[in-house]
Amino acid sequence: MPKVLVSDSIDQVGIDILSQVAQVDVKIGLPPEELVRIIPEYDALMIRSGTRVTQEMIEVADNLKIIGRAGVGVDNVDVPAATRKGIVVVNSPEGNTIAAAEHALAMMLSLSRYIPDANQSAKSGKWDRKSFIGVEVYKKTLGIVGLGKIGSHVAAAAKAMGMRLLAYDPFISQERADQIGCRLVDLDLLIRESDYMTLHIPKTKETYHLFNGEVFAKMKPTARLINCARGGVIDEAALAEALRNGQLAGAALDVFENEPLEADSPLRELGSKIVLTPHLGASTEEAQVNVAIDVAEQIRDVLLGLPARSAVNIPGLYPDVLEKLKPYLQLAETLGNLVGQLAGGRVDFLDVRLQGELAGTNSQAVVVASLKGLLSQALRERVNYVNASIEAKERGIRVIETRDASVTDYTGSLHLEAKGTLGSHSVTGALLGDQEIRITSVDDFPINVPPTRYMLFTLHRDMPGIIGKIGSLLGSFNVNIASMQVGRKIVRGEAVMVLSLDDPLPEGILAEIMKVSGIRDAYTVTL
Ligand SMILES: NC(=O)C1=CN([C@@H]2O[C@H](COP(=O)(O)OP(=O)(O)OC[C@H]3O[C@@H](n4cnc5c(N)ncnc54)[C@H](O)[C@@H]3O)[C@@H](O)[C@H]2O)C=CC1
Ligand SMILES: O=C(O)C(=O)COP(=O)(O)O
Repeated sequence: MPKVLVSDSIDQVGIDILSQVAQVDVKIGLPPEELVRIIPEYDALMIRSGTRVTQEMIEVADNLKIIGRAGVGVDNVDVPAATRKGIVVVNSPEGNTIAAAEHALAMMLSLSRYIPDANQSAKSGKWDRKSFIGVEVYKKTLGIVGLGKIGSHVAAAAKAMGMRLLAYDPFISQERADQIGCRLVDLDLLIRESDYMTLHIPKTKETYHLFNGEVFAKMKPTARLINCARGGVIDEAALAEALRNGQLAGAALDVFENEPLEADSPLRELGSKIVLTPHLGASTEEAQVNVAIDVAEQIRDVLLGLPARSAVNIPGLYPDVLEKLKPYLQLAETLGNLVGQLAGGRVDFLDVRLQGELAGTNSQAVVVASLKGLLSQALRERVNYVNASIEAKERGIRVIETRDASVTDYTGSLHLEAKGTLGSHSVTGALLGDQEIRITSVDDFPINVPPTRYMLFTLHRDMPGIIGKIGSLLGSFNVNIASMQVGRKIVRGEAVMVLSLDDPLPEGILAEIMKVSGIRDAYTVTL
């Protein structure tokens, strides 16, 4: 039974789903070195923001197939390292959208009406109605940085409260911003004009310390900043300084560059100018159920050999696409494997030509499957849909995709040509009755054979007696021939012979085959 490690607090509903197919170990708060020590035992890892999945951990995670992030942000996972290792990383892109958006709105209102301080004062026995005169958000300008799922929901609610909306998001169209009712502006204008700014961007190289001392200096002294997205997007030391100097009026932060926030962080010393929560954006009962189900189901599916629906490191390969293309992907893998073995040596170039009805489908999936097949001899089970492209790139394999809808010999067919250090070879294949794979050409010689585990391909001169000689030679090595076919373009010209064998070819037989008069080349293939 596969083993799943759950290293952050996850709703029980997720554990129950995982337990249907795996042994689930819940171990929360493990130190990094302990995680590195135990991770090799596990097939899957389920986390939230509390676990850092480092390169060191991934490198030793030899059984790990999937990392499931029960939430949105995967900045605590070394995704490139996971991709190289062939580990699929999934998240729950929408499970906590509402929770995070509502938290940002709650922070905005808390900050405006001094709710946390007033609450503390009232609970301490005081009845102070003078110290907590707040401000209204009505008719104020809210600048939304990142108009994605959470930013859009914040926009809708803020609009209903009568706020004017500005948004900065270089990846969103004006049309989309219009639909939401936001004026799309550049960051500088947003910073200068907003009374409130709320951040809903991921932490990336581009967004690291996007809000820094220079930016705070441009803000209105009455401005208030809310961050329920990611720590690190704000330079915290510069923010503390700007709040002390009155460059802006207040800040409400749910997320921090280092979590837990350091006990001596200057952010803790800013009184009623700041509201702090310990990364609670996703902490609602509803969101925790949503993300637990969403991610546990994906882990279960991947452990059962099914595709994941929200993989962050298999771009473009959506489950419905994979499902529909499955027979073609099997064809692509088989042909990739075959052409890789015919080419031998190092392959530098692969031409993937999608023909007939295949020309109108998702070529990315077919290319990835072809590469997986091509690399399977070198990398064995280490290559999969997650890392095939990156492995090919790292090996310097140039890939070209072409489409030719006019080829109609079969409903859809795939032609692969590989060029490498030992020359160039091509294969074509198609599906018979939508499921059965047929190899329909080798090096442009027409054939029609199903792939089998052990095969022998020869390139020879089409002349009497040659087939018989190969047959007796194989017989003398006790190799049984299951089927044989010859493909030729002209009579007594060059030809290809394809033999399906019941047994693997013993060592040394290729050299004997090459000695047969008329044989130019011979290749053994194991599929
Ligand atoms: N505090 C919490 O507990 C939670 C925090 N989050 C965080 O909230 C953030 C947003 O989440 P979603 O809205 O679900 O993601 P999303 O992917 O739907 O939206 C992010 C938006 O940011 C935009 N963006 C990317 N780079 C940008 C840049 N350099 N400048 C401006 N905009 C940029 C993207 O175009 C996109 O529209 C994520 O960082 C996520 O990790 C999410 C859930 C809970
Ligand atoms: O989903 C996200 O990006 C979050 O930040 C939520 O984090 P959490 O799962 O509560 O540790």
